[in-house]
Amino acid sequence: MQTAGASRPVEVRIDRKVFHGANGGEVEAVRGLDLSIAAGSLTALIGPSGCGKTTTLRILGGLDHDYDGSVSVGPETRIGYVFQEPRLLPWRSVDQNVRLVLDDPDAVDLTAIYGRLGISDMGRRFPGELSLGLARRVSIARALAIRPEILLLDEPSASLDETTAQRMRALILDVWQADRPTTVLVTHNIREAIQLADRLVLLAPRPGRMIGDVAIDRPQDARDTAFIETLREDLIRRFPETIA
Ligand SMILES: Nc1ncnc2c1ncn2[C@@H]1O[C@H](COP(=O)(O)OP(=O)(O)OP(=O)(O)O)[C@@H](O)[C@H]1O
Repeated sequence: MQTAGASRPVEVRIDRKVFHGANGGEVEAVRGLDLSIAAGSLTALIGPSGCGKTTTLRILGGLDHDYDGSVSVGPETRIGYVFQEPRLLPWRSVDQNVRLVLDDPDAVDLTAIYGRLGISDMGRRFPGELSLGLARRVSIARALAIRPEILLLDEPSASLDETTAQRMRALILDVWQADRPTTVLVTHNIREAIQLADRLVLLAPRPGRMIGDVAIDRPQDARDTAFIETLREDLIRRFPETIA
């Protein structure tokens, strides 16, 4: 069995990423981003809509090669990608959806992953029967099934009610602490980022660029509401253009 967790940092340099519109116009989605992401860390990319978070994540995950720059992730690296939309095949059961990504679908014991995500009794259900929160958990299980060295999460709590979002955050922390994949979380929720991440990378739009890089030393289980609010207010003061 391959071991989980990563041993090398991820180096990502995006000198420039441009999208070309149908009418010949250009959108400079990311400019001059240069990051070294420590192995086993949990980094949050934060910023307002359009600042290039998803674009950066897609480049990191090898889903977009059309940019100027480089990413140090080799083709053999196991990357788990959790898209904002769960992207489950509606005609396959939950268990079949998760196993679809495996080279040898029947050989892998997913009991622990299903248990950790609270979906142990969902295997025979179909995506149409699931709430968005449950479908997201299934999509996280699919990302974990390959025992990823790198885990990329795009807005995992978006469109969830606050109770479900909070449960999702606890699950993400649990999943990260279990195997320590190098994790990058995209969010525009600053409280979520402070609650979960050990590093905040702040982006601003037009063009998408990095304007702040903040380490959080305090362990996640010691981050109470007062700590989160104090740091949030400090960040709003320091980076008013990216945190509303
Ligand atoms: N396929 C595309 N074609 C044209 N422009 C695009 C495309 N994808 C993204 N863009 C543009 O690139 C910029 C960055 O988009 P991106 O989706 O990375 O931002 P984001 O920070 O993830 O935003 P959101 O929080 O709304 O998802 C935006 O101006 C967006 O409109």
